[in-house]
Parts: sequence; C-alpha cells; structure tokens
Amino acid sequence: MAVRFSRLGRCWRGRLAGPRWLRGLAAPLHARQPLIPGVARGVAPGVARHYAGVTGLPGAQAVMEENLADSVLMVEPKGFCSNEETMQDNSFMGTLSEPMTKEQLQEVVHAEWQGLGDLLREAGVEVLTATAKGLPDEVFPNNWFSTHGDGQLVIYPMKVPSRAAEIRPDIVERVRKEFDLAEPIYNLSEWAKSGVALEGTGSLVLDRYNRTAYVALSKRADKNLAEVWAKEMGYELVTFKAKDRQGKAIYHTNVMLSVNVNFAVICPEAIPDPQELRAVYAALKKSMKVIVPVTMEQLENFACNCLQLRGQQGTVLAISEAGWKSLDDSQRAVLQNCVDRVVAAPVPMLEKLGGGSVRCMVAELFKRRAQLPEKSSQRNLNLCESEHGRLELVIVHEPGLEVDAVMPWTLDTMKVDECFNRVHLKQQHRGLTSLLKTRGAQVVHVRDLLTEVSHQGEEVRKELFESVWGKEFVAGQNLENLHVDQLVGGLSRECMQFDQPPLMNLFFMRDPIFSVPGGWAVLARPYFPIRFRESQLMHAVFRLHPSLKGVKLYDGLMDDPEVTIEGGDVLVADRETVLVGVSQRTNERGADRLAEFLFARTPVKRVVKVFIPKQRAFMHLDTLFTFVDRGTVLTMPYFWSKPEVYAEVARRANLLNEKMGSEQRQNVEEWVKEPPRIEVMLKGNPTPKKYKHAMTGLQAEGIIDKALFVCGAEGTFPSPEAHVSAALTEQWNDAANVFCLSPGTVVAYKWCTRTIAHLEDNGIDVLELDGVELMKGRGGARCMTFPMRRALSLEGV
Ligand SMILES: NC(=[NH2+])NCCC[C@H](N)C(=O)O
Repeated sequence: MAVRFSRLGRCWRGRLAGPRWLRGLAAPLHARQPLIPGVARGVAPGVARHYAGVTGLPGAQAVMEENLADSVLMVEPKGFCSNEETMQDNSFMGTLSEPMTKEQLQEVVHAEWQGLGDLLREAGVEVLTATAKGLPDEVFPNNWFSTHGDGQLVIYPMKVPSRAAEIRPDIVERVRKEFDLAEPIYNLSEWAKSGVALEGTGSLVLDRYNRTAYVALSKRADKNLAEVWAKEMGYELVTFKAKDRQGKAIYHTNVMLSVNVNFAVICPEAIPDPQELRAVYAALKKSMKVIVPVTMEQLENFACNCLQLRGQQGTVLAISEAGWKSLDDSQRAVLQNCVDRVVAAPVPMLEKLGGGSVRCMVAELFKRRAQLPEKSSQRNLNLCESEHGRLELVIVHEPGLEVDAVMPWTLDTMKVDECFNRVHLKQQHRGLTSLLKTRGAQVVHVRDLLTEVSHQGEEVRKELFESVWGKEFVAGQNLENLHVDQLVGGLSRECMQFDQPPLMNLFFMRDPIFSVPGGWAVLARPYFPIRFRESQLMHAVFRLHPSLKGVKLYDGLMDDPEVTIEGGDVLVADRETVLVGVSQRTNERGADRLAEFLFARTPVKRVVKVFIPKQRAFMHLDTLFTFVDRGTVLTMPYFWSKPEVYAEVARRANLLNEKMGSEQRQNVEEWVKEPPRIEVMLKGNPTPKKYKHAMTGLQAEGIIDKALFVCGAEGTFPSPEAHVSAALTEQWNDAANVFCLSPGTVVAYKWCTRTIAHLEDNGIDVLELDGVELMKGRGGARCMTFPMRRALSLEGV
C-alpha cells in the first residue's frame, strides 16, 4: 500500500502501512464475503489490541471511555470558503449574500472561530489550536480524526479530495504525544481511494460510555465501514437514514443528533422511517438520556450540532448562538438543567458558508485512561492484610439516583439522618476519590464494574439482574429496557413508586463485603434488610465480573438467618489477627461464624470480639475505633477506661433535656453496666481468653501500642466530661472513622478540626475531606471504601 506521508519519517510511515482494521478483523472475517466489494483484504502483521476496560482491571474486556472530553482541538479557518466539492451533498451550505473580499471573509470567520475558543476556555475547557494549510473546510477537524479514552486515535476516509488533504500528520503526532495515545494509529483513510467514506465524529455520533455509535447513512457514512469500525472499537451500531426538508440524505449525523452523557438533542422529523426512529429512541432511552426533540427548522439553525464538554466548573453545552436562539424556552430550560453552563457562540458566517457549526469545529481530545502496571495486574487483586498497608486498589460507589429516595418521610428506613443535595453529595464523593487517586491508589467504581459485567453479553446481563432482583421478577421484565444503574438506583415507575428498592447506602462500600487475610472477600449479612441487597449485588459482581471471578469469595454467612455482620465491624489488625465488633449491626453469632471460617480457610489465628454498646452513634466498631498507623488507633476518650464518664454525660444531658421540657433521654444504665470487654479466640482453642477491659486486653495481646483520641489527648480538657461531650459531637460526624492510606496517612472529614489537630500533633498526615453532605449519611472515609489490595507490611509476612 502506498505510503502517503513519507516525509514524516519512520514512525508515521510505519503506522500508516496498511488499513489497521485488517489486523484485528481479517482472521474472523476471512470466511465471509468481503465487506466492501472491490477492496482487497490482506493480513497485516498483527498488533494485539489492549483493552484497558473502564476499571483498568485485567481481563475486563469492555472498552470503556468517558463521554466527556475536557480538551478539544480547533483548527483555524485560514482558507475558509464555501467548498464547491462539499456543497454537492451538504444542503446546509449557502453563499454570500453580499460580495466580500477574501480578506474580509477571513477576518469575519477568524473572529468567529476565535470567539468560540475564548468562550470555551472561559468555561474551563482546554482548547488546543492548530494553524491551517489553507483548505476550505479545515475548520472542521472532527471529521478526519477521533481520539478515545482507551488510547485509540482513528483517522477517517474523507469523501472528497479537498477534505482528505486536511489530514495532518503533525497534528496527529502532537495529539498522540500530549494525550498519551497508543500506537499504532487506527488509520482508515485509505478507504477513500475506493470511494468509501466515514467522516469521523461527523458521521459517528458516539455515546462513548455506553459504547453506542449512531450513524445516519450517507455518501459520507458508509454502512459497511461503520460496521467494521464498530466491531474493531467495540461499539454497537445504530444506523438509519436521515433526510432534510427536501428529502435528501443529511450529510453528517451530527447535524441532526447530539448524544451526550445525560441528554440527547434529536430532530425526529429527520428520520422518516418510523421503525428506524423507534430504534434510535429505544437506544437513547436504554442509556437513560433526557431526550430533547427539535424541529426541522431548529435543525437548520444547527440546534443539534452541539456537544457537551467538561469544563473546570462543571459540564458545558457548546452550541452556536443561532442554534441556541432557535430553541424555545422549555427546550432551553431542559438543556440548562442537564449541564452546568451553556456556551452559545456566534458563528453565523462559518455556519452559512461551511454548512457546519460548533460541534463540527471542535475535535474532542481524550487522554488515555491509566492502566494497571503490568506487574500488579498479575498479582492477586484481593490482598488486604492490614488496616494500614499502602492502599493500591479500592472499590467505591459514587452515590447516584438512589439518593433521591431519601426524603423526610423515608429517613429512618434509609438509615440516614438528613436529606441530601445529590449534586453536592456527588462532588464531595469525587473529592474522596481524587484524594485516593492522588495518593496512587487505583479507584474502581461499582457502576463501572456493573457495566463491564453487563458488556459480556445478554446471558450474563440477565444473570446479573436475576441475582439481585430474582428470576421471577426479571422474567416479567423486558431486559432491553433495563439499565444496570437501576440495580442501584432502584426500579421505579413513578416518583417514589419502586418495584425494586434503591440501594441508598451502597456508597458505604465498607459494609456489604469486606476483605480478610489470605486473599478472601467475605460477603456480609447486613442487619437491616434495606442493606441486604447490597451484599447480593456485590455477590453478583464478584461472581460475574471477568477480573473478579478469580477472587476467592466466601458467601457462607449470607445464608445463615441467625447471623448479622457488616464490614464496618471487621478490622484486619494483621495477617493473623482480625477484630470483630459485636455491635448494633454484628451479632455474636456473626462474629463466631466468621471466626470459624477464618480459622478453617485463611492464615488468621486470632479473632478478637470487641463488645460495644448497641447504639446508632456507634453502629459499627469502625465508628469509634480505626487504625491510623501500624499499632496506633484513633478512638473515643475514656470510652474503654472510664465508661462512667459517659454515664455522667448522659445523666447531664438528660437533666438538660428535662429542664427544657423535652422527652429525649439517654440510657445512663447502659454505660455503667457494660464496660467494653473483649474475647480473644485462638485457632484450635475452644475456650476464648476474656479481658474485662478491652483496651488493656488489646494492648496485652500486642495488637495496639498507642491510642489517639477524638478531640485530643485525655487530660487536655477541663474535665473528662467536657472532653467526652465534645468528642461525642465530633464522633457523630465520623471523626473516628478515618481511612488509612498508608502507615501514618489518613483521610478525615475536614469538619472534625480538633481531632485532626490531635492527629497531626502526633505525626499523622491528615488528608482533609470536605464532606458536610457525605456526613449526613452517618459514615466517614473508612465506611465509604472497600480496600481490595494494600501493600504488604514489611514485617510479619
Ligand atoms: N462502616 C460504617 N460505619 N458504615 C456507616 C454506614 C452508614 C449507613 N447510613 C448505615 O446506617 O448503615
């Protein structure tokens, strides 16, 4: 095959040595008819595709990408004019109404181009620009290349020579380097020679996250080639015919359809075949988009030629001023609700002569998503043998629509104390994940795991739904209409009318499943039925996910109706020692059954039952006792040594309540009667060792050697009661529930200032999390994380 860009040197030449699709597809397709008659197929030297998957977990085959780019490339409009060649099938191109010199036109379009770039930058989008060669349509670079989060850069075949000439190796090289994209480049441009065109994201409107490509077939969007592309890139294809007012094929899909993260703008009138229209709508609905239908007239004003991007302060809708103005108030309101900001840029001359608008002017630039380093991908994914080893892999769930089921009348059921602002809640959760990432941990989202499970095919997808909702229920559903997000968000017909409940507390990932030494993940049997589903969901994820299938999974506790146990009560002190809180949520039988399993199947030799009061504020052991370093814990002052201080504070609170004429009462007796004690169970020894005072016992057993306290060291307040009262307040907002990222480094809520000061005074590095909204759920950083892999500590293993 001819080498087109020889002047560019070895690298480029090598990558363009043959249509790359042949490498991936030649083998399986050999037996079939050539896809495109007249084009010979050959086998080029194979380069294995590396699919990172969205989670980056090894073996996750679904190629996942983010939908939103935070960077775009714009090419200047030097040489811009109405292109005779493209005018043939672009019915949106016009001519100048008044004569203008070349220079005048240049000035006008340059200002429009510059204006769009400035507005996008102002909205926090990174805009890269490139100079032009001087071709008429160069300002529309999205047609000749696309970039993808899995590291792909694709070059497309253009229908007419003046546009094929736009392909710029220097741009490709620059983008590839800056965005860490993979080689070889997937180069389809040679197809143009056979008269086959597929013009980038003009022809392919991509729902990257859901891996669906929408294509209006035209001379610029060849069906066969689109199929080849989809197969190679791992997309599902939705093809249809789109017509303009005159009944002529619309040249590019992105003129009549825009598909974004949460919404789509579509001109239904442009799809005359009702069946095809239905299929497009079904695909959009399946991926939960808000659909904004527009009229043909609005389409002609380029209302569909828009794109959602990610700016620094939130998502941005980039659209032309004409497109935006053509919409009516209600359409605009819906769109404004879907994004954080609208950028409506005036580009009338570019629209008029170019027949394209804002979306065509920006080519999205996606950085390659991080992948697990080769070595760690071969190691056991689940290996968590301490509470403090450097965090390597952690599973979290970013709260989503399930939060909307929390309202004043469901608070108790949902086990939270306040109603949430979902947007703030999500933002704060992102704050947590970015802290984890900056400290080098790989963060995996349950939502992505679910997507990867379901991408394995219909059978697996069905099994996933059946495992959580039951076979019978799923049998009565049209699986096509279900989305994995509903497994967490709940299945509702109407607001607050759920056929399947929302898993409101899933973002407290600690509880439904937990890791124990020896590479085991153990499924919990949560105390409240509302949380039991979470364990079922994680059970399904671990059984069905291609990477997690291999993880040793113990589900024996789930079937014992006498057991309750949650991950918040299970602390792995070291490879041989596990602490289990016997609490409101975990009963003694739960602790005993876990011990049985640990002794029988794992390296654990010692299980310590820690008995704590059964109170909401102390629902799990980790609400009042967490490791901040090897052998160092953060806990409540006087809790273990002088419970009578708590009794006294309770008595005083009761008195105050009484004086105020309120009926609120604390149980004073509880504090005096049951000082926290521990029982140490040793492998092979049926009689546990009992310690009347938990803390003394833990020290005697060599499990902890230092304790730090919520709000400060004991003895630093005017009285123990003053300390306990302040500590109870910070602890209510999860001051004691810190999450250790590595020995001596923890994540804590910023709000808990006195505790943070004390930790820092004692040499602990505290990463502060802004989490006022997260706190309403009654859980802290440890509750929200399910660590799967931590570096092993140097000693003891
Ligand atoms: N490990 C923890 N402490 N988890 C806190 C869970 C909070 C949650 N709202 C519940 O009541 O279940």
